[in-house]
Order: sequence, then structure tokens, then C-alpha cells
Amino acid sequence: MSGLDVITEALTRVREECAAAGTGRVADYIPQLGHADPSWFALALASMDGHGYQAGDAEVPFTIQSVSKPFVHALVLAELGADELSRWVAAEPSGEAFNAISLQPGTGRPANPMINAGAIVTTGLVPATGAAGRFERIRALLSAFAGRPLDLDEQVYESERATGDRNRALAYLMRAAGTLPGAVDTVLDTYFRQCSVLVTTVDLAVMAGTLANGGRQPVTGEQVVPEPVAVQVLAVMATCGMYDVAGDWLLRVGLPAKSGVSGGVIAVSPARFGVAAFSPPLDAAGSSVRGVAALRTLSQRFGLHLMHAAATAAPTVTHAGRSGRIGRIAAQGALDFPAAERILFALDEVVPPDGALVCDLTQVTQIEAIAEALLSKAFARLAALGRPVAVAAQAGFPAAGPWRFHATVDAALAWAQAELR
Ligand SMILES: NC(=O)CC[C@H](N)C(=O)O
Repeated sequence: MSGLDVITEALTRVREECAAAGTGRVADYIPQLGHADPSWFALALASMDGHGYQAGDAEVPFTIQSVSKPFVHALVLAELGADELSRWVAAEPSGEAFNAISLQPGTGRPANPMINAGAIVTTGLVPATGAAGRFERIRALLSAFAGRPLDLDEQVYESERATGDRNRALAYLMRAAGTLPGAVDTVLDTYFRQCSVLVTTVDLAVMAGTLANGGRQPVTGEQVVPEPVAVQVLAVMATCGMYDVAGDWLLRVGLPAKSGVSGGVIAVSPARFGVAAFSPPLDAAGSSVRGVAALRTLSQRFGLHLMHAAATAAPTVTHAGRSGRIGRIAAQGALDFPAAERILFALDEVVPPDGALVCDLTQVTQIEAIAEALLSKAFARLAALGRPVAVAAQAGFPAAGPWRFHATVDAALAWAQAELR
């Protein structure tokens, strides 16, 4: 408990409101899954600072099922790259159920790595020596995302292996089309094990939080996958994660997400939160009825819709004005492209033709390469026009250039005044 329990209470409230949402059916096509308690219902939230909040049955273990797919997708992207992976699996929404036969005409590739056909191929592409080694790599990866060692539920694995004829049929079709990397039984065995890894709702929230945090686990600090890989995975989750309702989900919830037949659902609010819900009864699309309702409510109530983000960006330029012939600008936080644009726009307004610029970046915490390039260019341009430029910044911003670098704003001001005299 932390934050005076206010956030925990907000989660608990959403859980209560969604407890009666619709009716669903616990999946039993994998017989062992049919033993789940339909009343289980949990919510969890993980922040980028590693803060965790939970409500309900958030520590009940269940098998991860299809929620494993984005993480294994990340592993293969990190190993092979998007170009090589796309030779095997496309990245198009299928508009079909998770277990649909999906072979693109011509190439035989499955539509995307979030449906079973594409996930089976993706699992087969995990580089390893032998099937056991391949599963251990996947288990290690899922554990790194969760920040703790995860176990296998042998009974669910045996149950799915004994009844997984539909997945076997998909694998044989792809094998015949030449798009299955490996033998049907070997690849499927790894896939069934991958789906049978045990997690809790708390685990799922922090796993989603790792994707939200650019691939860095917010609690352990481990960079589990490179940042560009996390970005690519989120893109595919956004368009394909919710199967045949992906479009409606993006409309109403507006977050990259992934559901699984055991009742788990994750959603990712990039650079903000990882969110997870768990409740076994499923809707017709194979997603948790209460989980979907809860994530929808959470996204709306907490203002997490992706397309909402731009309007709420924090102010980066904290001061833009003039004292005498010195134009002064101060900025704070992380400087990305939009922040650089704001600074550049303000520069034009504050620096007089016969004056100098003092730019206070001491409260800047991070400068993206594009922001650094644009600001450097603007400073150089001012300097070339004969206007002295003094930059006050913490170490990190390049001191080299046709401008003066100072550790404090006072030093920058004093230098600029002397230059103008
Ligand atoms: N949607 C899911 O969670 C499906 C996963 C399940 N193991 C299957 O392949 O059928």
C-alpha cells in the first residue's frame, strides 16, 4: 500500500463496478482451464517507477496463454529483426478469431504474431539448440519481464497437448506451405509450454509495464529487450492484439493490449503504466468479459487513451522573455522533437537582432538526439548572425559548438552581458 491508498481504492472501485459486466464462459476446450473459478477477478497497475497497485485476486496464479505472444514476439524481433521476421509472419490485423486458419495467398505467411498461427511460427523462430533449450529461453525471457522466476503448469500443458488438434492442424497447414520453421510436434510442444507458464495479475501488470517502459523492467531495472523492439511489439499489439475486435478496442480503450483464454488481459500505456486484468469468463472473441470492461473503464477514467496523450504533454518551455538585450528561455524535463519545436519557436520571439541568448537547460533531464541536433543548429545559426549564445546545462548537452556552455544560469548571464558590452 502506498500513495495513501488512493490509487488502490480507485482500482477497487473499478473492480466493483465491473464485477457484474455481462456474462461469459470459462474456456474448456483445453479441459484443465475449465477448472478455473469463474468468480476470480483481479486488477493490477505498474508504474514506470516500479510502483505497484492491485485489487482483488491479483496473486492467484493462472496460465499466461496468449498473453505470452507479445513477449515471445519481442524475443524474436530482438534476435532476428523486423525484416527477417516479416518474411515468416506478416503484421496485418486478421479480422478473424485467434485460432483462425491464416495463410496469406502467395506467401503462406500467417497474418500476425498475435493469432495462434503467427504465434506458433514465431515460437519456432526462437533461436536455441533443441526444443528444451528453446522453451527455457522463453521461460527465462518471460521471467525477466516479470522480475521473478516463473513456473510451468504441467497439468495445463498436458491438457492442451492432449487436445490441441486445432493448433496441430494449423501447424501442418503451415508446414505444407513451407512457412513453419521446424517440425510440427517440436514447435507445438514449445508453444504449448509457453502458453502454460504460470503468472499472476501482478506479474502481468509489471510485464506490460516493461513494454511501456521501453523494454526496461521498472522494478529490477533490467533492459529485457531493446527499446525499438518494445516499440514494434506495441505497434503490433495495437493493431492485432485483440483479434477480430482490435479496431473497436483501439476506438474505445485506445491502448495496445493482449488477451488470453485463461482470462488474463494486459494493456500498455506507453511511458506511463502497465495494466493487467484477470477474470476467467470469456466473451465471444475469447477475451475476459470483466477484464475488457475493467480496462475500458480504467482507460477512460485515468485518461490513458493513446490519442489523448498529445494534448496533455507537460509544458517544456517554462520561461520565454527578454531582459534588456538578452533573450531568455528556460526549459525543463525530457527534450524530444515537440519540446525542441517549442523552444525553437520561442527563440525566434525573444532574441533581439542586436542581442544575445541565454538558454537555461539546467532543469532538462534528457535530450533526444533529434532535439539536440535541432537546438545545436539553431544556436549555431544565432551565433553566425553575431548574437552571442550562452547555454546553461548539466553535463550531457554538448559543450562544443559556436556557443558558450555554462554550469549555471548566473554564469551564462554574466558572460552574455559581457559579450554585449
Ligand atoms: N487465445 C489464447 O489464449 C489461445 C492460447 C491457447 N494456448 C491456444 O493456443 O489455443
